[in-house]
Amino acid sequence: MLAVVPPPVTVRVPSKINLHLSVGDLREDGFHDLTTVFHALSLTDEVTVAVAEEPGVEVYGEGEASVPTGANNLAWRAVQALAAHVGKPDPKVRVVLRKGIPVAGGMAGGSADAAGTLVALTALWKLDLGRDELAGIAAKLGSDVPFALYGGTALGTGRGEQLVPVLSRHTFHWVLAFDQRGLSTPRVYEELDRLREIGDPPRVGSHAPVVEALASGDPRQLALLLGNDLQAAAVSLRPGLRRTLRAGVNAGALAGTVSGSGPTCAFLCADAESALAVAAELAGAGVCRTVRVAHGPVPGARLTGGEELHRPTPPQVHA
Ligand SMILES: C[C@](O)(CO)[C@H](O)COP(=O)(O)OP(=O)(O)OC[C@H]1O[C@@H](n2ccc(N)nc2=O)[C@H](O)[C@@H]1O
Ligand SMILES: Nc1ncnc2c1ncn2[C@@H]1O[C@H](COP(=O)(O)OP(=O)(O)OP(=O)(O)O)[C@@H](O)[C@H]1O
Repeated sequence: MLAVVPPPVTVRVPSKINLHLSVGDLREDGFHDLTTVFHALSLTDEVTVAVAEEPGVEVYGEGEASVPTGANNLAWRAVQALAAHVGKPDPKVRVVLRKGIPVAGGMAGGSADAAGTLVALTALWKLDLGRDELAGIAAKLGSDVPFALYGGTALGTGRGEQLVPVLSRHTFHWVLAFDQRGLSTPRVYEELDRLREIGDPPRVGSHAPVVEALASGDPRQLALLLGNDLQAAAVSLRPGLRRTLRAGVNAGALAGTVSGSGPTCAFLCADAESALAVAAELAGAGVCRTVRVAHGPVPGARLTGGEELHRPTPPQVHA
């Protein structure tokens, strides 16, 4: 009898920015305790998984040359982790990544691919896995991976993997400035530790006002509250970011912040029209490699076809 080969499955998965990122002390396990407000943006990667005789990863699009295609690719690590979890040795799948998210840009591109792969394989293999189970596997792959599963806006604690949804009623409009080269996340955390040893880099306050601004939906209120403890470290390693941040505000953005560990800068704009105008002006300012507009919040990893049944159930929203 001929085996029926299931059709390929494609998942779209968002990038993230951190509206607020408070970094605590270095822990014994090498991670820092965080309190952060994650926000999923419409700048996405697409992940397609298919049964294949020759397993592996192919990468196309933004930054493709700097993404490993072997065992180090985070999407491939997700294949291995899910296969081990459900007892499928030697998984025969091919993963195709179409990248829109900048590589090593502080927007969790690799994490997005890992989350997208988990959701796509759950559908391809017709697995009956609950959200918590998938999020548990995601957390082992990286601190940002669970958020890419859920998307929306969420408060992250622990090393960023413990999530509670945050109410965000409105769509916010953003301009993103990609830098010439990426920054290594562990290197930026190390730089923050170094700066804290020799001085007192600025620390963001409580996240509570950010949560209130999100509920109000007023971008002007939110703009006053954007903050990232890693910004000083990213700027210390890449001083040109100061110019980029200034140029975005000069172009008419309400405020700008380094996204996560950088070097991508995210600029909050008053509305969609203003975002387009800011993007056009920033693109001409010669301070960055590429400019994109995006909006948020958007949902987490989801199937692009009709296979929604296998999507993990989002957690309850607490107002
Ligand atoms: C900067 C952020 O994007 C903000 O959301 C994340 O904290 C980074 O998350 P990520 O890229 O998924 O990071 P992981 O793959 O979990 O960890 C990579 C490295 O970053 C550092 N790291 C990461 C998360 C954290 N809470 N503390 C850390 O110090 C550690 O050196 C770790 O070895
Ligand atoms: N699928 C993938 N996509 C992009 N980079 C990957 C992938 N798999 C492994 N990598 C490696 O991981 C490094 C970090 O890539 P990534 O794009 O996830 O960084 P990032 O967006 O700054 O991460 P974060 O915001 O979560 O800290 C890259 O330099 C690349 O070598």
